Parts: sequence; C-alpha cells; structure tokens
Amino acid sequence: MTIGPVRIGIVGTGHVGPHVAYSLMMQGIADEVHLCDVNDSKVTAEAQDLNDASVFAPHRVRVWNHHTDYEALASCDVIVNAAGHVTLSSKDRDGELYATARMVRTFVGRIAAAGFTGFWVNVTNPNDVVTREIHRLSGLPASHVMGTGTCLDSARLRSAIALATDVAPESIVAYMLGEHGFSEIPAWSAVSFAGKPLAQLAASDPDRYGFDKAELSEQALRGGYWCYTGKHCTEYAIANSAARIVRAIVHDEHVVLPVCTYLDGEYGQRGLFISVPAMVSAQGVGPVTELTLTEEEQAGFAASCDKVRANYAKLPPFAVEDARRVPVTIPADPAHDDVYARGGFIGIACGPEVFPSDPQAAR
Ligand SMILES: NC(=O)c1ccc[n+]([C@@H]2O[C@H](COP(=O)([O-])OP(=O)(O)OC[C@H]3O[C@@H](n4cnc5c(N)ncnc54)[C@H](O)[C@@H]3O)[C@@H](O)[C@H]2O)c1
Repeated sequence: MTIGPVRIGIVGTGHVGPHVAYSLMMQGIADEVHLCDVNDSKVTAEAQDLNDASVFAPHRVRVWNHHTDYEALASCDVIVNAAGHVTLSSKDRDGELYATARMVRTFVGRIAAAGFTGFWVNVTNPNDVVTREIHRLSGLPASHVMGTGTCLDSARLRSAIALATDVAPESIVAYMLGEHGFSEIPAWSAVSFAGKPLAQLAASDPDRYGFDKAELSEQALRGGYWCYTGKHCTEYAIANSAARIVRAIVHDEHVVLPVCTYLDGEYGQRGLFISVPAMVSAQGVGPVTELTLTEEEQAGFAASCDKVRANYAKLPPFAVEDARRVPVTIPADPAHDDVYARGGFIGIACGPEVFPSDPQAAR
C-alpha cells in the first residue's frame, strides 16, 4: 500500500495565495503546494520563500512553482483560486467582477481538460459570482466547488462577539449569511454560546451578553474594508478561512462551516451560489444546514440572493465549451471603468490577440 501526499494547488500568489500556502504548511494540512501565477517574478519569489519556511513546518512540505503551466495542478486534491486584482475591489468587491470572471476563464477549463477531478475552493471576489463561474467552467458537480464566502465574515462576527463578551470564539456559534459583500446579513436568531441561545443569555446576564448587535454586525460587515484602508489587502483571516475549508475536505471532517455553496431549494432559493452553513467533507460541500430564521432575516437573505443574481446578469452569456478553449471578451462596465477591469493587464497570460496588453488598445 502507498499513502499519497495531500496536494494543494493555488492559483494567484498576490497577497492571499501565499498566505493560504503558509497556513496550509504550518498547520500540517498540505504535503505539497503547487503554485501558479501570471506574475513570474512574484510566484518565483513566493515559492522560494515558502520552501525556505517549510524547514520549520510540522512535517515535510514541498512547494512547486508552475508559473502558468496550469495543467500541472490537475493531480491536486484541492485547488484554491486566489487570482485577482484586489485594488479593483477598493470600494466594493464588485469592482473585480469583470476582471476575475475573465481570469478564471483563462485557467479553469485548462485544468479541467487536463483531468482535474478534485475540489475548488474559491477565494477571489466577487466570491459568489466567481464560484459559480468556476463551477460552470470546471464541469464538476456543485458539491466539488465552493467559495470561502462568509466563512471569513462569520469569523469576523465571532471575533467581535468574543471581544464584547470575553467568551472564547470556539464557544460561539454565529453566522453571516448571503453574499460575501455588503448585502450579507448576521443571523442573530441563530447565535448561541455552547448551545445556549444568545436571547436567553442576554435576558439572564445583560452585562455580558446585552451588547450592541448593530455595532458588532457592522464590524463583521466592514472589517475587511477597515483592514484594506490600512494595508490595501486582507491576508491572515482569509488565508485561515480557506485553510479551514481545505482541512475539512482533506481530513473528511463532516464539519458544518459557512461557505458559498449551490442552493437548490434550500431557504426557498434555487440556482445560485451563496453562503449558508453547510457540511464539508471529503465528498465536498453539502448538505446545507437550514437555520430557522426570523422573517426579517429571511427577507434580508432573499435580498442578498437577488443582489448576487443581479451580478450574474451583468456578465455576458458565454458558451462553456468555447470559454474553455478561448477566453471570452467581456465588455467595459461603466460603473467600474478601468482598464484593469477589462482585463488588459492579463494580456501576457492569454495572448495579445485575445486581450490586448496595451491599455489604449483595450478601450
Ligand atoms: N473572499 C474573501 O474573503 C477575500 C479576502 C481577501 C481577498 N479576496 C480576494 O482574493 C483575490 C486575491 O487577493 P490578493 O489581495 O491576493 O490580490 P492581488 O491583486 O494582490 O493578487 C492577485 C494575484 O493574482 C494573479 N493573477 C491574475 N490573473 C491571473 C491568472 N489568470 N492566472 C494566475 N494568476 C493570476 C496576479 O498576478 C496577482 O499576483 C482578490 O480577488 C481579492 O478580492 C477575497
């Protein structure tokens, strides 16, 4: 009998991708990390630094740099997508809509054609839209494609509650639901501390549990942008959110996590990827755990689903088979009229005949 290594691929080695690799390495989740990026010097530097750091990992880890040889990721168990252009999301995550929807069309189909049958964990924004694009291009069942979604926002909520109550986050169950974006909602009715509902605790011990829910909701909703203001990215919490999901897959945990997953009638919603608590295991994501929400929460969640559907509608339709072979051209978005949002900067990756690398030519 041979025991195979746990192989994790990462596409995109800007801020987030290398932090995901580092988390996977230092938490002993991955045996091999395979990196791809169109920025050759960045991915080369990250592979070098990570391999050097692997000396201090709890077990042997090897890091490979495949540049844009995406097919090399086909034998991975899980691939994390962190390809993006984060400055386009400086005001809202929809700023990357056109750029990142286009990016995934440059590599997901190629990896699929090379025989990938594992799992995709998407970090890239707008998370719910890009997760759906990866699903369409990969040809994999919906259970094999998930996004980090509100895993990070739920961590932000738990962190805020933990600081307000002085209770450890592990003892707190709390979820942000819906879009990984400004339309998401906190499911306050489902918050519990070691199994006891928040509402009961707030009544019996208001000094500890009678905190300002609106203020903590705001921290979960805006925390990413507070980080972004200071350092023009977020890294640690998102990397650990992605690593948590990867760990649940490779260790067959059957743990319920808030992740971006396909809804097929749950919560009265069908045909979209959006975040709700769902089981994650070596079979992928599902089933979804349906919370009993208040009417107000249900309405907020439905509005968030509508927001994600509106984003789907902004992308031009495309034939999956064609998109696998030749990346499609996406028209300019007047609301985010930026050469980067039109993909001009990834001309190097796709060939100038498809995406002009000259910003003027892209107009
Ligand atoms: N889901 C979340 O909670 C969350 C949190 C933080 C960041 N993000 C998102 O993750 C993505 C990455 O963030 P970042 O800060 O690392 O961004 P970044 O701009 O620093 O890095 C993105 C990297 O992707 C690479 N890239 C672009 N096109 C590519 C392609 N076709 N193939 C391979 N690589 C490609 C770029 O060269 C760059 O190195 C962004 O979309 C960002 O908005 C999501």
